[in-house]
Amino acid sequence: MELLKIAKVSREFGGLKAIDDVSFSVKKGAIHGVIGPNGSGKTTLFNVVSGHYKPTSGEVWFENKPIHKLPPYKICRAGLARTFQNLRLFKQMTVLENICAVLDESSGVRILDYFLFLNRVLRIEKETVLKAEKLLEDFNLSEWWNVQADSLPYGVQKRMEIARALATNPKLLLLDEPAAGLNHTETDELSGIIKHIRDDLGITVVLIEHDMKMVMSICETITVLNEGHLLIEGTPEVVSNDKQVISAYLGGEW
Ligand SMILES: Nc1ncnc2c1ncn2[C@@H]1O[C@H](COP(=O)(O)OP(=O)(O)OP(=O)(O)O)[C@@H](O)[C@H]1O
Repeated sequence: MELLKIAKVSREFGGLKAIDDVSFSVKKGAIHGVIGPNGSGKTTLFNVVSGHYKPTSGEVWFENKPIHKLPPYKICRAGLARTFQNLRLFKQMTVLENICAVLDESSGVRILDYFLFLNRVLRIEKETVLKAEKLLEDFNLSEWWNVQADSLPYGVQKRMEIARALATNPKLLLLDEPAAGLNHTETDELSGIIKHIRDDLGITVVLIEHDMKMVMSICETITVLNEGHLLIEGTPEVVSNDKQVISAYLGGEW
């Protein structure tokens, strides 16, 4: 089943077509890669899907509903979460506070509820702490729970950003270059985390990544962008043997 559909999407900045008439779908339950040279439009595409940019033309559908006119918070509520190329954490908050802030936001509890529905609020707060503890455990963050985000090692910050995105309870997770800046061991660990998110939590994953070894090993389908256009889409085997992809992007690097 198709979870996300990108239909003839273009996005221009002034005269520059950052993405040009791109169409593809992401199947429910997939780990789907998006690759391409620098400046090929990958992050712009994510920004359009998550509502941070409106498409100049074209449509984005999520669970058979159009989302391209919705603001980011509504798209997030619909079940689509993302991480950013440059980490966006609540730097002065601890790991637990970062996670709880998002859980609180998605719980729907408002100040007035404390006066009107205290028992319900207390139950939700208890559930929030349990959910946060589970996320910390799942993402190997328990030992860091009380450490301020900007004091964490970089690899742990990246893990926390993913855990925080999952706190919104998404059906689809967009990861923008999750392996950037990680060493080999951390990248292997990240591959395991992404598989866990899909296999055990049932969340579909789309990732932009330059680490070809990782992309080729965990994605079932890969979409290749070049200069804003969709160059080819297929299995890792098809993509890695495609002459156009090799000359536009892969070269002899892997
Ligand atoms: N807000 C913006 N204003 C103007 N131009 C932009 C904006 N965002 C992206 N672009 C341009 O759109 C093109 C595609 O950029 P984008 O960041 O989407 O590429 P990318 O494939 O994600 O690159 P990278 O792999 O380096 O992250 C680039 O030429 C970029 O300069």
